[in-house]
Amino acid sequence: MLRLQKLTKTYKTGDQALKAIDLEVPKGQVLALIGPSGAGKSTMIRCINRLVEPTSGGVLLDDVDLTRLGSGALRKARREMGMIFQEYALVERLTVMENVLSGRLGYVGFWRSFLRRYPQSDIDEAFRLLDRVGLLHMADKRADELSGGQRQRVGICRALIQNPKLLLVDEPTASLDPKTSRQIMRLITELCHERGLAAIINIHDVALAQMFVPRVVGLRFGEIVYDGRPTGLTPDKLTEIYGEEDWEATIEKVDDDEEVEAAE
Ligand SMILES: Nc1ncnc2c1ncn2[C@@H]1O[C@H](COP(=O)(O)OP(=O)(O)OP(=O)(O)O)[C@@H](O)[C@H]1O
Repeated sequence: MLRLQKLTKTYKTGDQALKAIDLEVPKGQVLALIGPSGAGKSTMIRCINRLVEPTSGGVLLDDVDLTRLGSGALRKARREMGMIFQEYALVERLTVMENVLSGRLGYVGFWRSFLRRYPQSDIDEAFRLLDRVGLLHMADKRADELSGGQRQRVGICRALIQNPKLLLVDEPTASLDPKTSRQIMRLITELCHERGLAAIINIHDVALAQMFVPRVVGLRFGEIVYDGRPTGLTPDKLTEIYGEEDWEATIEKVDDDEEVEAAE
């Protein structure tokens, strides 16, 4: 469904962030992207929806090469790709509901969104999503009144209301405590399964990735050095991916209540 073909990004500074990446992600597959700082994980996620312009190569979403699209066609194609950010990227002074509905901006046109007149079907769907993530009672709260975990749930709803085929998720738990991180990863992966959605999750916490996804891709210096099941990530493999960096430091301490939570 998503195919990266010799995807390359060289920044103006000369930094070669991606070196001819080939990757296929089938429909409905959730994968984690791991690797040390500077490996090119964020660049890869952002080249897929062209928030960063690739230098060369192809990004094929259902056989349409996104790198060849003009701005109008790209805007339409971006509806198919929901994005979830580390810092949530909510509009703080707007309500939870308004933030979720902003995910429909690619569909409703400028004036309608400017006047915040969304179709009833969008509003109904926003309520359904908020209910699903346990935030229905917060719909009228301002975004700046929410905790980190709650903000990320709003970010997830905003991405899903786009009705995307693919989720691009950039460090979704980096600003959260370990327990909330696990809840958010569980929610993202459950929602992907429920909706048959593919996802690429850039995540620095290896243990968290291993807990929730069936496929892990390891990047190092802009190249894929691992692509396989989480169980194949032996200490040797991890040392190969992370090099001198201590990969054990990327594993967050698991709370004592982990077993209780897992049994729930
Ligand atoms: N806007 C930019 N201009 C120039 N170089 C950049 C830019 N963004 C990233 N880079 C460089 O590209 C390389 C890959 O960076 P990227 O942010 O994609 O890595 P990452 O794996 O996501 O790292 P981190 O986990 O620290 O976020 C690094 O060498 C970085 O310095």
